[in-house]
Amino acid sequence: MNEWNFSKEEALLETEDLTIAYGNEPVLKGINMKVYPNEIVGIVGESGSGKSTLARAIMNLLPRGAIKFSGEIYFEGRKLSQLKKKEWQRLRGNEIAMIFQNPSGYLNPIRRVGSQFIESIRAHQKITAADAEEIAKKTLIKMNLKDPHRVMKSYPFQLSGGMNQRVAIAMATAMAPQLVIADEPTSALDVITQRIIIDEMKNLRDKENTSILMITHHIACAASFADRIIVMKSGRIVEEGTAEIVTKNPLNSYTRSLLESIPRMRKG
Ligand SMILES: Nc1ncnc2c1ncn2[C@@H]1O[C@H](COP(=O)(O)OP(=O)(O)OP(=O)(O)O)[C@@H](O)[C@H]1O
Repeated sequence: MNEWNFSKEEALLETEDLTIAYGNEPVLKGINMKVYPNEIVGIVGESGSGKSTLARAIMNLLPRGAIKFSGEIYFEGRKLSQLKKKEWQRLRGNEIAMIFQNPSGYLNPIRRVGSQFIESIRAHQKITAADAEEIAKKTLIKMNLKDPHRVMKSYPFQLSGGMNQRVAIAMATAMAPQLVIADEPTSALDVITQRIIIDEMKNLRDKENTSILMITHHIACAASFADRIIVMKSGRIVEEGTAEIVTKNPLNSYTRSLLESIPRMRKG
C-alpha cells in the first residue's frame, strides 16, 4: 500500500461529474469516467467535443481563474483539487505525463535536445548525467530515432516536426509514468512512424503497467489501440464500452456516424 492508501482494484484516474465552462456554456457537461491500472482508453469525438479540455483539466493546465469548474478528479483515489504546488510538480512527469499534439509547447527551442532530456530525467530520478544520457538514447531508439547521438546534439529547429514529436514522446515516457495522457500524439507523423509509436506505447503498458488515455478524432485508430473507447459529443459522453463492442455493435447514432465515416474517407 502506498502513501495514498490506493488499492489496485480501484480506478487509477476517475472524474466525477466534471463540468467545465470557458464562458457561460459548459464545454464539458457532467463527465464521469475511469481509467484503470494497466488499461488503454481511447477518447474519440469530433473537433470541439471537449476532449482536449478534459485532458488539460486532468493535468491542471486550464486557466483556473478564467473557467468555471465543478466536479472532482481523482488520481489513485486522491482529490487532485487538493494537491499543493509541490505535489503537482511530483505528479506531473513522474506519475502522469502528457503528450501534446504539438511538441513546440514542450521543447525549449534554444536548448539542445540532449540537455533538456537529461535534465528532465534527473528531475525525477537521482542518477548521474551519464546514466540519464543512456536512458535518453535508449528511449529515442525505441521511438525509431535511429541516430540518437545526433538528435541529442541538435536544437529542436534542426529536427523535423515528426522527429521533435518523437523526442517529446520519448521524454514523456522515459520515466514510465503510471498514466500517459496523449492528445492526438501521432497525427503529424507518417503512418509507419505512427505504427511504431503506437506499438511502443503498448509496450510501455505491457512492460511497465502504464495506463494510457489516448485522445483522437479517429475511431479506427482508437479501435486498433485501446481496450476501451469513450465517445464524446458536445461535451458529453454518449457511449462507452470495450473497443470491440463499441465498434461492432455501437448503440449510439453518433458512434455509428463516426464508424461510417471511415470507409467514406478511404473512398474519397
Ligand atoms: N481557452 C479557451 N477559451 C475559450 N474556449 C475554449 C478554449 N479552449 C477550448 N475552448 C472551446 O471549448 C470547446 C471544446 O474544445 P476542446 O479543444 O476541448 O475540444 P476537442 O474535442 O479537443 O477539439 P479538437 O479535436 O479540435 O482538439 C470548443 O468549443 C472550443 O472552442
